[in-house]
Amino acid sequence: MSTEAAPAAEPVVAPPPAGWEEARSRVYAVGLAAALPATNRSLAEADGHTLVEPLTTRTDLPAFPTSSVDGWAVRGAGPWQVVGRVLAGGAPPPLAEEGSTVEIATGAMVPAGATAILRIEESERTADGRITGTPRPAPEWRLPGEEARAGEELLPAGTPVDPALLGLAASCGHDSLRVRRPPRAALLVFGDELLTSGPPTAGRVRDALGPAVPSWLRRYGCQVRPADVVGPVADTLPAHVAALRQALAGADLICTTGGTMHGPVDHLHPALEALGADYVVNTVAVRPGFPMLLARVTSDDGRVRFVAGLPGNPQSAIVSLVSLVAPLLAGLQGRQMPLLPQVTLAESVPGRGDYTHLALVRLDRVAGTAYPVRHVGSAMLRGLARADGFAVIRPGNSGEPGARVPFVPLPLFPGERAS
Ligand SMILES: Nc1nc2c(c(=O)[nH]1)N[C@H]1C(S)=C(S)[C@@H](COP(=O)(O)OP(=O)(O)OC[C@H]3O[C@@H](n4cnc5c(N)ncnc54)[C@H](O)[C@@H]3O)O[C@H]1N2
Ligand code: MOO
Repeated sequence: MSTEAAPAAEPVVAPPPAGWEEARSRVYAVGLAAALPATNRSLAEADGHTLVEPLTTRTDLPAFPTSSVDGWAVRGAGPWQVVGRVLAGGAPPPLAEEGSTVEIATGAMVPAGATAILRIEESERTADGRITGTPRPAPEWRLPGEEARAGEELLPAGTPVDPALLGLAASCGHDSLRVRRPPRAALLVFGDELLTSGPPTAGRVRDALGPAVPSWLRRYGCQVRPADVVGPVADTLPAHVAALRQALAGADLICTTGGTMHGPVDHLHPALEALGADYVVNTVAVRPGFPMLLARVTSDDGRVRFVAGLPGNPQSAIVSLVSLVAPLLAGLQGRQMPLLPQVTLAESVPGRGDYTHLALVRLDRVAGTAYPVRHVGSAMLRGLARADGFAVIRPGNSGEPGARVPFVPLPLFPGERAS
């Protein structure tokens, strides 16, 4: 595509590229302004969604005085006369008499009037069947509201719904949550030179992005159905426009690969123009991945969808995902802008002049450092397959050993870089 000779191509006058951090903030803000609508989901369906309102507890937590041991709930001084038993789930009558006790199970409600709980293994029975022993000085039950007071805010709006949140929501009485759904994404792969099976041959390469990008998007929490992965789309403008129109019908975000430049068969920009799209970002001062773009398509009913143009060089496409698509998705879901942790460089990493350099690094989790990996050309994927993410070397800087620099993680599942 853009690598072919284009002697007759018109000179392209492009605005200066956005700075990398500026591009990220702009994309996030635009995504947040177009945040997906709120909906209700049962707890069973809410994993991976995002809270639209704070999670509050519907009762005190715990809701009642709760025994934390198996034993005897006693009143006053012993020995104690056994007057009953309370299991978890029961609502016991008060312990009315001094010197009385009920057998109590872990998790059972402590009867009113109880002054202590004696652990079963620290109790004995007298010959006449009463209970003796010395309760521990520290209380053996949990007080109502100890964890949270009814109505208290536990987590803010914008929190991703994960298994810990689901458990907490259930424990404080919720059956459903008000959430934003995960974004729906589609992928269009451009490039007549691409093969979809078998080894690359003279002049033709395997499509590496069709198999990879949907899974990266899923790791960012997107829904991507197999039918929404389309390509290679023919290298003609009508085919590009038709494929984009079709994808726009069902997706919140369409990622395209290739064709971001202005070569003879690069049709992305003219196709966006044909769709009436406007650019949020058009080129970013970052290496690799410079020609990345994000465009917005607003339909007649006011609905906004996005097209992320990922450059064809495979590593550049992934740089574009972590640079633009990740903040966009955070905004669309009403989440926080992804904060970048810092890493300490174990080895030097060159800068890229006026451009931000996103350098593939592997984390040494024992030493707590990051070191550059090999095979990191923008057309290569070998380095990426060993890396945890990218060290960010700011414009005008180089990364010296020992320097603390921002780190953009790849959205890997736990265990995916365990060895
Ligand atoms: N005259 C210039 N040419 C190029 C420039 C430039 O500044 N001036 N920049 C280069 C950079 S940087 C990049 S990145 C690429 C981006 O080009 P496109 O987005 O238009 O991508 P293509 O031309 O379609 O492809 C580039 C390269 O990547 C291969 N490719 C494409 N899709 C896939 C895929 N799905 N799987 C594997 N490989 C893919 C394609 O065969 C090309 O080799 O432009 C440079 N050119
Ligand atoms: O920026 Mo290109 O993305 O260097 O390969």
